[in-house]
Amino acid sequence: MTAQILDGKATAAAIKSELAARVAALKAKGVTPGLGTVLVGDDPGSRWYVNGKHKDCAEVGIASIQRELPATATQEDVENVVRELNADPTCTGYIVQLPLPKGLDQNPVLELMDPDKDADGLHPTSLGRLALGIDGPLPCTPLGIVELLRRHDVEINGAEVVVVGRGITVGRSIGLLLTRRSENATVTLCHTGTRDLGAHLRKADIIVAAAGVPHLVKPEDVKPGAAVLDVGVSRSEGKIVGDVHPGVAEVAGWISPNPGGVGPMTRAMLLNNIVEAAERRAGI
Ligand SMILES: Nc1nc2c(c(=O)[nH]1)N[C@@H](CN(C=O)c1ccc(C(=O)N[C@@H](CCC(=O)O)C(=O)O)cc1)CN2
Repeated sequence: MTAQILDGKATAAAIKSELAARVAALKAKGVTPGLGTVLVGDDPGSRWYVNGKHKDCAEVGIASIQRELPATATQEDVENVVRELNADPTCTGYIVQLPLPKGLDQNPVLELMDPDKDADGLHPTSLGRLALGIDGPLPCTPLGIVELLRRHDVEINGAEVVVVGRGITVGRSIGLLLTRRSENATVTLCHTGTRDLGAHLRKADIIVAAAGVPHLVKPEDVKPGAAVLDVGVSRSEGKIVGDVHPGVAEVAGWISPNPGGVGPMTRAMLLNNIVEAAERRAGI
């Protein structure tokens, strides 16, 4: 292994201790931030992620509001829980864990959320604000990736970034984030319709692999010294297999482990969004 590690676990731990201090300052002013989660169905991965979010809240002093619905829940059942959380004054912000079970349509659910309570930055208003360059909550995984690169001094300004995957939680929005003036990168978004993925990857200074295709990014497709972020999650015999082939660590300059890279940063950025929302409302 020659690549340096983009250590998401250690970086997230540092961010959480910074956030704990900000939560303590809010509480001293009589404000207790609260995160709500909506979990629909019995997917074990989604349950693990939601439980992790509440464990993180407890660590930094954020209150937890948990709403669960069975896999048989209707669109209306889910939308009613969203209405409840919109009206709940103890809930600073909340997330609807994605994906929703088959048969439920996530877009009307996201649209129904109060944009001021959107902790995931996935409401159309939040994505619109991001496109327009207006302050607001940002999607947690893209934000986590930018923070991970910044805290490891990986140059983003002027970098050629290739993103693989066009899902809502990562691929669609990270380009908007990285092309803001403050980040100033050039971004290419590749997907299943991309004709020659390798040709794009070989030009990249930074690769964000979020396709969910095991070992899609091969060592021969990585420019020596590039930073490679592995966001993909596939499972084989109970173990996570990322989108990045293990041999990439011999070529890349920086690599995020998976697990232990972008995942913990996603969780830390959710807490960050809640603390920022509470601070905004408290006029801090
Ligand atoms: N409403 C949302 N749904 C989903 C999001 C999201 O940001 N908002 N992202 C993913 C799931 N996710 C958070 O919800 C998430 C994924 C992974 C991790 C994480 O810490 N993973 C660990 C490994 C865990 C394991 O062993 O399975 C790691 O990478 O070290 C946290 C959060 C889709 N849905």
